[in-house]
Amino acid sequence: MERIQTDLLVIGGGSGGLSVAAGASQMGASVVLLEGHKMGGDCLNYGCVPSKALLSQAKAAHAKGSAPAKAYSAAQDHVQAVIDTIAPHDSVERFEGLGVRVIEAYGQFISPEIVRADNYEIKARRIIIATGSSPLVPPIPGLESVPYETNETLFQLRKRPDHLLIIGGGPIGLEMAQAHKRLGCEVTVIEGAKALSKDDPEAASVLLDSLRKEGILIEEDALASEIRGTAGAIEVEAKDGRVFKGTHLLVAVGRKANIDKLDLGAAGIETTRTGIKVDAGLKTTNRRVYAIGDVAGGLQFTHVAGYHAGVVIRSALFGLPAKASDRHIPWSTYTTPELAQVGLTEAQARAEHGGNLEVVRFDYAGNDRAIAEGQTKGFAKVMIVKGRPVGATIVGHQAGELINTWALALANKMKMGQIAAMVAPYPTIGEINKRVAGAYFSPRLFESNMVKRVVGAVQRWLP
Ligand SMILES: Cc1cc2nc3c(=O)[nH]c(=O)nc-3n(C[C@H](O)[C@H](O)[C@H](O)COP(=O)(O)OP(=O)(O)OC[C@H]3O[C@@H](n4cnc5c(N)ncnc54)[C@H](O)[C@@H]3O)c2cc1C
Ligand SMILES: NC(=O)c1ccc[n+]([C@@H]2O[C@H](COP(=O)([O-])OP(=O)(O)OC[C@H]3O[C@@H](n4cnc5c(N)ncnc54)[C@H](O)[C@@H]3O)[C@@H](O)[C@H]2O)c1
Repeated sequence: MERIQTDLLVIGGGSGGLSVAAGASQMGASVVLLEGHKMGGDCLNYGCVPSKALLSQAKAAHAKGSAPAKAYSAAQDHVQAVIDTIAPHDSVERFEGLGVRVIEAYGQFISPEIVRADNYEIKARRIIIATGSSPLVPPIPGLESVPYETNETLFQLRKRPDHLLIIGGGPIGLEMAQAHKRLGCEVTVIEGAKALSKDDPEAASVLLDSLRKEGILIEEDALASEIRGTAGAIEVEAKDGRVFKGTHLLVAVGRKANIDKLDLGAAGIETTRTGIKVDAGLKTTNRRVYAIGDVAGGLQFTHVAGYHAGVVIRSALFGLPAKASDRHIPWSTYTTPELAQVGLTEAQARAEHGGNLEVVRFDYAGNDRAIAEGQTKGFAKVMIVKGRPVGATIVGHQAGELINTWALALANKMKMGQIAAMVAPYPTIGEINKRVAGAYFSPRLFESNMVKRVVGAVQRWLP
């Protein structure tokens, strides 16, 4: 048994853990990183990267018209090639080069400040838990005896499924539904409540209409409650008796925090229903230990794990006060069209701000570039309180790119006037953001009797 003493111990080498380890090490802290499975975590190996790589292949196939069966295996090969290209950036070698001591083993607490991994006992001044999440596999009767995929196995398929059944109409379910449909599979999405229920319903319906027009069957209020069949002939029965038949099954009904291997009890760390219990500064109930990213049980995105990393570096390395907030965190679903959100949705903003809320919008159909590119479906709407945006929703072409402007505005508590002051190049899709700001000021300028009186008076006096 080797005993190691370090400033910082990071448990988990995914999006959050790697950001902390790289940052802390380069700022002079001694850092030990534990990774029990694959460096890069879910995002690189089973999540963001493979899903976006498959979507890009599907988009290309869709543009060509139809996809032959061999396009599917080629698309999955491309997915692997993309992972392989990015992997060196997250590799043991790169992190050791940055001065991090990487131990490729799972960590387990044996006391409030000591973690065991393989033949090592690591005592650290501060410990960061960044162990991520895994696909939730619910106890639906029959599921245990039927072959099924999750995001951890889907990208290994090479033979194209004839008909993919997907349980869950969240971002994983819908991104994978469109990717598979465009690569030539039949696809049925079985959603127990409403699809994309975390997003603005008006924007979600624009996306759902598009997906349905492409031929994806999306069945809502269809809680999967029994599963039967064998490989190639699978049936999912919903609670109301509807039966859906397909050849393959993908389970995408949310995530569960990776805490089983940690023995959190040995360190006095409490959990909640969704993950590890943390305070606003991401500290657990053990004051030396932080939890970040998916395992902290809040918003589950790579950029959130990265943001959390910055918050704990500030606190653990510099001893400065630091709090994490969700109020300026954006997200995007990378279907075509894309659906993006930052801050409050319209319903949330109305509940929180009532009569002080103003909602302004602009449709893609009014944007010249969108017309030129035949991408006129969608809209942007911005929720504004006392001249400052508190949320933005965009559905349409490149919505995930357009939301960046509003993410900047919310992070810096900017005023609508600052957005309106921006000159956007013509013709760009990004002009939509400026036009939304214009929609906020237009009635104030063009429908104001006061403005008309001032202009009238000035014109009379001007030489
Ligand atoms: C299909 C899919 C698509 C996604 N697409 C996007 C997207 O487009 N954009 C986006 O922002 N987010 C996306 N996400 C979410 C994103 O992948 C996660 O939010 C992100 O990976 C979380 O980072 P993390 O560091 O918390 O955990 P992870 O990246 O999962 O890393 C945790 C690591 O800890 C390791 N580990 C676990 N237990 C231990 C232990 N006891 N000891 C040592 N190591 C341990 C694991 O092996 C893993 O490598 C997607 C997720 C999925 C599933
Ligand atoms: N583009 C992105 O950023 C992106 C993409 C994919 C995933 N992610 C992350 O991964 C997380 C997990 O995604 P997800 O889609 O698995 O989860 P989710 O929780 O967003 O959606 C799961 C859906 O499954 C439904 N469901 C649950 N049990 C069911 C049952 N028995 N029958 C039918 N439907 C059922 C739920 O009603 C819900 O709509 C997301 O919240 C997000 O944080 C992000």
